[in-house]
Amino acid sequence: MTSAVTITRHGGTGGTTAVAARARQVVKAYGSGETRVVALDHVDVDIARGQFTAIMGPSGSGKSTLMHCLAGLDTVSSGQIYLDDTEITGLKDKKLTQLRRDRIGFIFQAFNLLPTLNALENITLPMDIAGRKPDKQWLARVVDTVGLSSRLKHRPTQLSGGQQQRVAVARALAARPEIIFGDEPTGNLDSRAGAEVLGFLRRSVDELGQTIVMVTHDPVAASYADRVLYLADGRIVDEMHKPTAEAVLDRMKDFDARGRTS
Ligand SMILES: Nc1ncnc2c1ncn2[C@@H]1O[C@H](COP(=O)(O)OP(=O)(O)OP(=O)(O)O)[C@@H](O)[C@H]1O
Repeated sequence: MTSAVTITRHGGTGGTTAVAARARQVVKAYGSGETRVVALDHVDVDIARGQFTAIMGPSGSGKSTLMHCLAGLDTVSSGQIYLDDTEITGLKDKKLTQLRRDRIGFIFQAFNLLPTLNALENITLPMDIAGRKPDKQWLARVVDTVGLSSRLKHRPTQLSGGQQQRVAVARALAARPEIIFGDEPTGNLDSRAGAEVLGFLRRSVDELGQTIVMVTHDPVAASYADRVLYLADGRIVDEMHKPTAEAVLDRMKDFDARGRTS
């Protein structure tokens, strides 16, 4: 009897296609009648596997809404969202919860660590809840990549903000999700701790093949990404590959100036 071996065709931590997530003609509207707000207006986007993508744009442009729709945390009004080959729009609640748990990782601005658990227990908690055994080698590599080996027995209150966010990053990476979504993951950190966490996110893409999508307002944070998508009024209006902080800042100033003159 031969045993089946799964080989990932395009590298990375899961999935079989070069595109980790897709949005097709996605519309998201809140409210109705006079109070109707179109947060996403026919958005088409492909998120490349094994890449770090930043989503930028002015306040209210739809960044969080796009991230939440891509991650199956929010429903769309029309259009389709795919994770790898799975269409997630239209999935029933139970299947969607399962998919988020098994295939997606999250890093939010608030670290959301449990105070009574130590760093290692926090990192493995989602897998414990899902009844999955952590892959020990992978876990060791993740812990090493985020530089937490000597802090695993510490509780969150015994860690700095940057270290706590690194625990949250390790928690997201440990389950080897196909894609990680971050909503301003360094928003609560000072610039040094923020740089540290962003460096670890970058390494997880380069060394572990992780796919990451991050919403940010910060040109320096965006410069760690491979690609920046710019949203305005619920539409993707521009993108930049291999961004530098200066180029991102210039582009933002350009948008501001155009916004004021139009
Ligand atoms: N639950 C909601 N009910 C009604 N309107 C909403 C809701 N959530 C978001 N919106 C509206 O949708 C639009 C997009 O919001 P979203 O939070 O996606 O923007 P954002 O670009 O992430 O903004 P910020 O940078 O300020 O966080 C905004 O006009 C917002 O007011």
